[in-house]
Amino acid sequence: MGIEHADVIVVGGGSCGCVVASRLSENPDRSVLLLEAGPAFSGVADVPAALLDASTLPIGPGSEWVGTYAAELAADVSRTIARGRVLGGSGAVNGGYFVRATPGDFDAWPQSVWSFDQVLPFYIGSETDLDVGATGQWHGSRGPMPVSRTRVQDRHPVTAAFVEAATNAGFLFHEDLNAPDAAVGGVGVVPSNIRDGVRVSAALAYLLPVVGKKNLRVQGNTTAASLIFKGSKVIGVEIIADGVRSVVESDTVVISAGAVQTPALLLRSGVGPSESSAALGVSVIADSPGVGQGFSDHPEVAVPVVTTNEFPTASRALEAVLHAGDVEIRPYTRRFDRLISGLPAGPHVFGVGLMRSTARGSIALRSTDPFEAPDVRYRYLESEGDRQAMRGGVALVRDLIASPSMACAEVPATDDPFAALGTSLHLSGSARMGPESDPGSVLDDHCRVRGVDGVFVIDTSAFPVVPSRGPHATAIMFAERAAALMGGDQAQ
Ligand SMILES: Cc1cc2nc3c(=O)[nH]c(=O)nc-3n(C[C@H](O)[C@H](O)[C@H](O)COP(=O)(O)OP(=O)(O)OC[C@H]3O[C@@H](n4cnc5c(N)ncnc54)[C@H](O)[C@@H]3O)c2cc1C
Repeated sequence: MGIEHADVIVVGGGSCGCVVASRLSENPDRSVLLLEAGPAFSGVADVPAALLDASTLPIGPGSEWVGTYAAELAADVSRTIARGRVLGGSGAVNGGYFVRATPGDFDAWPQSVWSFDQVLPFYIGSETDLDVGATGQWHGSRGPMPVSRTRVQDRHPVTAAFVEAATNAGFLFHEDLNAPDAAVGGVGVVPSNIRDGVRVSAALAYLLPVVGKKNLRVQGNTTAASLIFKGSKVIGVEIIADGVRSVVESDTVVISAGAVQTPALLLRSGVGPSESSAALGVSVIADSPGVGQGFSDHPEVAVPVVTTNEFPTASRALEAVLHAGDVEIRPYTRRFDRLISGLPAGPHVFGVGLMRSTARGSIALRSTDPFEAPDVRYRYLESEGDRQAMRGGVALVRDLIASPSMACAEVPATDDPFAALGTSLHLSGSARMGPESDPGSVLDDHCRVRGVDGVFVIDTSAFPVVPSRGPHATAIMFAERAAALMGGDQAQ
């Protein structure tokens, strides 16, 4: 039936998909086809400058590197959300913050495979820490992802003042937010996947350096419409490229389409709640009630700040953060309209991210059209505990800014601390791993989709819950470990 065949098809060339395709293709006897909905590149030298410049995020209106969807963050709060739609995925357009999850975050993961002790070698193996390197107990010097921090003398004036204000207020200072002891909280310099001002995505670090290999093919501008099954066994993927539908055959499909599109692809393929399949007119392949259900993210409230100086423009968006209880305070170095081209002028803001939100969201399809955005609801700040934690974070920002160290900034008056509710874009857990006893879990501990044969999910959809730090470093570690579990030849 199909015109093409690959031993493994990876759907989605984002942060995880690039890692998985690269690692699985280390076995020369295995052919790997990576399908990416957005543009792909034939080598490192072809990646456009906008994707490389780590001092800006190329996600503004009209960006050719993102897909957008309307999402309901809370009752009466809707926002347009962007995700990367290009080789490298969201990691090709993101803020470059590359902080590991805390050891305690892994308590919620299947301990058989994903305890902190088992994942630590994969964090280490994925990175070259340019500051700490092999001399540090927790760091690597031979992995693909470069990790660096802003040096003290290069700190942006806002960062320098913020770090001083936080330490004067009694918070611990951490040189290395990626060391396990930083989990106790405090202020620290953000490790970033940035080298010499370049945002190094997984496409740049993992995939493009090996893209010439005979057994690895990367096909851009190609959307996976649905998986094709014989009984419960996957036998291929229906794809759309240049408006033309065709089929690629494979008995192993890894879905790495990101935490919005991965559940959407499963739902279109008949793997999901049976009532959803019935409503869409799709044959039920596996009744899996958790697909698209129970995702988590980090709500973020923007606290406007009046900065009194003209500041340097080429610095990173975020050089330091403060972890206080369940919130992360983000002293952005510049106004968002200066970080993201095309945005209307707005105030300089500091962010308050709620890193252990109890909100659980849902993703549902409006139709089987792969180009129609799904219905995404976050259900943020419904619990009083979450609202209290957020109010505490906003109050903390105001206190820090009022301190003498932060003479460069002041907080304008505002009545409603939640007026500027947003999201950190860290969506995770929309097709999560978990024990069979949990009816909401979709995957076993090896990322295999339960109820079908040959289908894996390897991206942040699979996380049991969003970690209490930004997910990108964990996404790369996760893809490394999951590829190794599938039989990649990763050298640790
Ligand atoms: C603007 C932005 C800023 C962020 N900043 C940070 C940060 O600074 N630090 C941090 O820790 N986290 C950050 N994040 C989150 C982090 O980047 C993501 O969690 C991570 O990149 C997700 O990786 P992924 O592989 O799960 O999905 P993605 O990287 O989103 O990859 C999914 C890929 O699949 C492709 N795809 C989707 N559907 C299909 C289909 N049907 N067929 C073929 N291909 C398909 C997409 O085009 C995309 O390339 C940010 C996210 C965004 C959007």
